[in-house]
Amino acid sequence: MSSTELFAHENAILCEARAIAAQENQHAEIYRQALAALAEHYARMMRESHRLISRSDRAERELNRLNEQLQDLACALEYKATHDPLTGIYNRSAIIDRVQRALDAGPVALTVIDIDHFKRINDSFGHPTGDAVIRSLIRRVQTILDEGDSIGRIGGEEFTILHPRAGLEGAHATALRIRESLNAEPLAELSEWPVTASFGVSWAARRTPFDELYSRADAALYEAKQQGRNRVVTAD
Ligand SMILES: Nc1nc2c(ncn2[C@@H]2O[C@H](COP(=O)(O)OP(=O)(O)OP(=O)(O)O)[C@@H](O)[C@H]2O)c(=O)[nH]1
Repeated sequence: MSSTELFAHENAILCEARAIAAQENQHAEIYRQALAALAEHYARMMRESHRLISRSDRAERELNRLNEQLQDLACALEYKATHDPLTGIYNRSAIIDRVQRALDAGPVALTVIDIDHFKRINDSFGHPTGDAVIRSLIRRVQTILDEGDSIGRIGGEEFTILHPRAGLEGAHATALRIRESLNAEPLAELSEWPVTASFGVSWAARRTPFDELYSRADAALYEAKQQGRNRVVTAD
Protein backbone atom coordinates (compact mmCIF):
# COMPACT_ATOMS: atom_id res chain seq x y z
CA MET A 1 0.00 0.00 0.00
CA SER A 2 1.45 3.41 -0.98
CA SER A 3 1.64 6.27 1.56
CA THR A 4 -1.01 8.16 -0.46
CA GLU A 5 -3.36 5.19 -0.14
CA LEU A 6 -2.49 4.67 3.51
CA PHE A 7 -3.21 8.33 4.39
CA ALA A 8 -6.03 8.89 1.89
CA HIS A 9 -8.24 10.60 4.44
CA GLU A 10 -5.46 12.92 5.68
CA ASN A 11 -4.49 13.66 2.09
CA ALA A 12 -8.05 14.73 1.29
CA ILE A 13 -8.10 17.11 4.31
CA LEU A 14 -4.72 18.52 3.22
CA CYS A 15 -5.86 19.07 -0.37
CA GLU A 16 -9.02 20.73 0.80
CA ALA A 17 -7.08 23.03 3.16
CA ARG A 18 -4.64 23.91 0.36
CA ALA A 19 -7.51 24.73 -1.98
CA ILE A 20 -9.16 26.97 0.64
CA ALA A 21 -5.82 28.64 1.44
CA ALA A 22 -5.38 29.41 -2.28
CA GLN A 23 -8.72 31.16 -2.42
CA GLU A 24 -8.69 34.93 -1.92
CA ASN A 25 -11.37 36.88 -0.08
CA GLN A 26 -13.18 33.96 1.53
CA HIS A 27 -15.08 34.50 4.72
CA ALA A 28 -12.84 34.15 7.81
CA GLU A 29 -15.11 31.39 9.12
CA ILE A 30 -14.24 29.25 6.07
CA TYR A 31 -10.48 29.61 6.81
CA ARG A 32 -11.11 28.97 10.52
CA GLN A 33 -13.05 25.75 9.76
CA ALA A 34 -10.30 24.54 7.41
CA LEU A 35 -7.69 25.28 10.09
CA ALA A 36 -9.74 23.50 12.78
CA ALA A 37 -10.11 20.44 10.53
CA LEU A 38 -6.34 20.44 9.93
CA ALA A 39 -5.57 20.85 13.65
CA GLU A 40 -7.89 17.99 14.55
CA HIS A 41 -6.24 15.64 12.08
CA TYR A 42 -2.80 16.81 13.10
CA ALA A 43 -3.59 15.99 16.75
CA ARG A 44 -4.94 12.58 15.75
CA MET A 45 -1.79 11.82 13.76
CA MET A 46 0.38 12.83 16.73
CA ARG A 47 -1.57 10.51 19.02
CA GLU A 48 -1.25 7.70 16.49
CA SER A 49 2.51 8.32 16.03
CA HIS A 50 3.01 8.30 19.79
CA ARG A 51 1.13 5.01 20.11
CA LEU A 52 3.24 3.43 17.34
CA ILE A 53 6.51 4.69 18.85
CA SER A 54 5.70 3.36 22.32
CA ARG A 55 4.63 0.05 20.80
CA SER A 56 7.91 -0.23 18.90
CA ASP A 57 9.82 0.81 22.08
CA ARG A 58 8.09 -2.02 23.93
CA ALA A 59 8.94 -4.42 21.10
CA GLU A 60 12.57 -3.29 21.22
CA ARG A 61 12.76 -3.72 25.00
CA GLU A 62 11.25 -7.21 24.70
CA LEU A 63 13.72 -8.05 21.94
CA ASN A 64 16.64 -6.88 24.10
CA ARG A 65 15.36 -8.92 27.04
CA LEU A 66 15.05 -12.05 24.88
CA ASN A 67 18.49 -11.42 23.45
CA GLU A 68 20.00 -11.22 26.96
CA GLN A 69 18.23 -14.44 27.95
CA LEU A 70 19.57 -16.11 24.83
CA GLN A 71 23.09 -14.98 25.60
CA ASP A 72 22.84 -16.17 29.24
CA LEU A 73 21.52 -19.51 28.00
CA ALA A 74 24.35 -19.84 25.47
CA CYS A 75 26.89 -19.10 28.26
CA ALA A 76 25.26 -21.63 30.60
CA LEU A 77 25.25 -24.28 27.86
CA GLU A 78 28.85 -23.53 26.93
CA TYR A 79 29.82 -23.84 30.62
CA LYS A 80 28.00 -27.16 30.99
CA ALA A 81 29.56 -28.51 27.81
CA THR A 82 33.09 -27.77 29.02
CA HIS A 83 33.03 -28.21 32.81
CA ASP A 84 32.86 -31.12 35.19
CA PRO A 85 29.68 -30.85 37.29
CA LEU A 86 31.26 -32.24 40.48
CA THR A 87 34.29 -29.97 40.70
CA GLY A 88 33.65 -27.08 38.31
CA ILE A 89 36.99 -27.64 36.56
CA TYR A 90 37.33 -28.42 32.84
CA ASN A 91 35.88 -31.74 31.76
CA ARG A 92 37.80 -34.33 29.80
CA SER A 93 37.21 -33.03 26.29
CA ALA A 94 37.73 -29.39 27.28
CA ILE A 95 41.08 -29.97 28.98
CA ILE A 96 42.28 -32.18 26.10
CA ASP A 97 41.27 -29.43 23.69
CA ARG A 98 43.15 -26.80 25.71
CA VAL A 99 46.28 -28.94 25.93
CA GLN A 100 46.17 -29.64 22.20
CA ARG A 101 45.78 -25.93 21.41
CA ALA A 102 48.65 -25.10 23.77
CA LEU A 103 50.77 -27.72 21.98
CA ASP A 104 49.92 -26.13 18.63
CA ALA A 105 51.28 -22.84 19.97
CA GLY A 106 54.41 -23.99 21.82
CA PRO A 107 56.01 -26.48 24.22
CA VAL A 108 53.83 -27.71 27.08
CA ALA A 109 54.35 -29.30 30.49
CA LEU A 110 51.59 -31.57 31.79
CA THR A 111 50.90 -33.17 35.15
CA VAL A 112 48.58 -36.10 35.80
CA ILE A 113 47.29 -36.42 39.38
CA ASP A 114 45.62 -39.53 40.75
CA ILE A 115 44.28 -39.78 44.31
CA ASP A 116 45.86 -42.72 46.16
CA HIS A 117 43.69 -45.64 47.27
CA PHE A 118 40.57 -43.69 46.53
CA LYS A 119 38.49 -46.85 46.42
CA ARG A 120 39.28 -47.36 50.12
CA ILE A 121 37.90 -43.88 50.87
CA ASN A 122 34.68 -44.69 49.04
CA ASP A 123 34.44 -48.10 50.68
CA SER A 124 35.13 -46.75 54.20
CA PHE A 125 33.16 -43.49 54.17
CA GLY A 126 30.72 -43.79 51.30
CA HIS A 127 30.49 -42.30 47.83
CA PRO A 128 29.21 -38.83 48.93
CA THR A 129 32.26 -38.42 51.16
CA GLY A 130 34.40 -39.57 48.23
CA ASP A 131 32.80 -36.80 46.13
CA ALA A 132 33.45 -34.23 48.87
CA VAL A 133 37.09 -35.34 49.04
CA ILE A 134 37.47 -34.86 45.27
CA ARG A 135 35.99 -31.35 45.48
CA SER A 136 38.12 -30.43 48.45
CA LEU A 137 41.32 -31.72 46.88
CA ILE A 138 40.62 -29.75 43.71
CA ARG A 139 40.07 -26.56 45.72
CA ARG A 140 43.41 -27.16 47.43
CA VAL A 141 45.17 -27.76 44.11
CA GLN A 142 43.66 -24.58 42.66
CA THR A 143 45.21 -22.48 45.45
CA ILE A 144 48.64 -23.83 44.51
CA LEU A 145 48.55 -23.63 40.70
CA ASP A 146 50.56 -20.97 38.93
CA GLU A 147 48.87 -18.23 36.94
CA GLY A 148 47.97 -19.52 33.48
CA ASP A 149 47.78 -23.17 34.57
CA SER A 150 44.51 -25.01 33.83
CA ILE A 151 43.13 -28.10 35.48
CA GLY A 152 40.67 -30.64 34.12
CA ARG A 153 39.14 -33.92 35.15
CA ILE A 154 40.23 -36.66 32.82
CA GLY A 155 38.05 -39.24 34.56
CA GLY A 156 37.16 -40.65 37.99
CA GLU A 157 39.80 -39.51 40.49
CA GLU A 158 42.36 -38.56 37.85
CA PHE A 159 43.11 -34.95 36.92
CA THR A 160 45.35 -33.17 34.46
CA ILE A 161 47.15 -29.88 34.89
CA LEU A 162 48.22 -27.94 31.83
CA HIS A 163 51.25 -25.71 32.51
CA PRO A 164 51.56 -23.63 29.34
CA ARG A 165 54.23 -21.33 30.77
CA ALA A 166 56.31 -23.71 32.89
CA GLY A 167 59.04 -26.08 31.75
CA LEU A 168 59.42 -29.57 33.17
CA GLU A 169 61.14 -28.24 36.32
CA GLY A 170 58.40 -25.69 37.01
CA ALA A 171 55.66 -28.29 36.59
CA HIS A 172 57.58 -30.70 38.82
CA ALA A 173 57.92 -27.99 41.49
CA THR A 174 54.16 -27.30 41.38
CA ALA A 175 53.38 -31.02 41.77
CA LEU A 176 55.74 -31.17 44.76
CA ARG A 177 53.98 -28.20 46.36
CA ILE A 178 50.59 -29.90 45.97
CA ARG A 179 51.92 -33.16 47.41
CA GLU A 180 53.51 -31.33 50.36
CA SER A 181 50.34 -29.39 51.03
CA LEU A 182 48.29 -32.62 51.17
CA ASN A 183 50.84 -34.20 53.49
CA ALA A 184 51.08 -31.14 55.75
CA GLU A 185 47.38 -30.39 56.14
CA PRO A 186 44.61 -33.01 55.83
CA LEU A 187 41.53 -32.15 53.78
CA ALA A 188 38.81 -30.64 55.97
CA GLU A 189 36.25 -33.25 54.80
CA LEU A 190 38.36 -36.16 56.01
CA SER A 191 40.71 -34.84 58.66
CA GLU A 192 41.12 -38.27 60.28
CA TRP A 193 42.33 -39.86 57.03
CA PRO A 194 45.45 -38.69 55.22
CA VAL A 195 44.50 -38.25 51.56
CA THR A 196 47.53 -38.38 49.32
CA ALA A 197 48.00 -38.35 45.56
CA SER A 198 50.53 -39.51 43.00
CA PHE A 199 51.83 -37.36 40.18
CA GLY A 200 53.24 -37.95 36.71
CA VAL A 201 54.85 -34.99 34.96
CA SER A 202 55.87 -34.72 31.30
CA TRP A 203 56.95 -32.13 28.78
CA ALA A 204 56.68 -32.01 24.99
CA ALA A 205 57.81 -29.71 22.20
CA ARG A 206 55.44 -27.74 19.99
CA ARG A 207 53.21 -29.77 17.68
CA THR A 208 53.55 -33.01 19.69
CA PRO A 209 50.24 -34.89 19.61
CA PHE A 210 48.30 -34.76 22.89
CA ASP A 211 48.32 -38.57 23.24
CA GLU A 212 52.12 -38.65 23.23
CA LEU A 213 52.47 -35.97 25.93
CA TYR A 214 49.70 -37.54 27.99
CA SER A 215 50.93 -41.13 27.79
CA ARG A 216 54.39 -40.01 28.98
CA ALA A 217 52.81 -38.34 32.03
CA ASP A 218 50.62 -41.39 32.56
CA ALA A 219 53.64 -43.71 32.46
CA ALA A 220 55.35 -41.47 35.05
CA LEU A 221 52.19 -41.64 37.18
CA TYR A 222 52.22 -45.43 36.93
CA GLU A 223 55.83 -45.36 38.10
CA ALA A 224 54.86 -43.12 41.06
CA LYS A 225 52.17 -45.66 42.06
CA GLN A 226 54.66 -48.50 41.67
CA GLN A 227 57.18 -46.74 43.88
CA GLY A 228 54.66 -46.61 46.72
CA ARG A 229 52.35 -43.63 45.86
CA ASN A 230 52.37 -40.12 47.40
CA ARG A 231 55.19 -39.07 45.12
CA VAL A 232 56.04 -37.08 42.00
CA VAL A 233 57.73 -38.77 39.05
CA THR A 234 58.94 -36.91 35.99
CA ALA A 235 58.97 -38.58 32.57
CA ASP A 236 62.41 -39.04 30.98
N1 LIG B 1 33.09 -40.87 45.07
C1 LIG B 1 33.47 -41.03 43.81
N2 LIG B 1 34.21 -42.09 43.45
C2 LIG B 1 34.62 -42.19 42.17
C3 LIG B 1 34.29 -41.25 41.20
N3 LIG B 1 34.85 -41.64 40.02
C4 LIG B 1 35.50 -42.78 40.26
N4 LIG B 1 35.38 -43.13 41.56
C5 LIG B 1 35.95 -44.29 42.25
O1 LIG B 1 37.35 -44.18 42.32
C6 LIG B 1 37.86 -45.47 42.58
C7 LIG B 1 39.17 -45.66 41.84
O2 LIG B 1 39.67 -46.87 42.25
P1 LIG B 1 40.99 -47.52 41.62
O3 LIG B 1 41.07 -47.21 40.17
O4 LIG B 1 41.02 -48.95 42.05
O5 LIG B 1 42.14 -46.72 42.27
P2 LIG B 1 42.51 -46.38 43.75
O6 LIG B 1 41.67 -47.11 44.75
O7 LIG B 1 42.51 -44.90 43.87
O8 LIG B 1 43.96 -46.95 43.88
P3 LIG B 1 45.30 -46.38 43.26
O9 LIG B 1 44.95 -45.44 42.16
O10 LIG B 1 46.03 -47.58 42.73
O11 LIG B 1 46.03 -45.72 44.36
C8 LIG B 1 36.79 -46.48 42.18
O12 LIG B 1 36.29 -47.07 43.35
C9 LIG B 1 35.71 -45.61 41.54
O13 LIG B 1 34.41 -46.09 41.81
C10 LIG B 1 33.47 -40.15 41.60
O14 LIG B 1 33.11 -39.25 40.83
N5 LIG B 1 33.10 -40.08 42.91
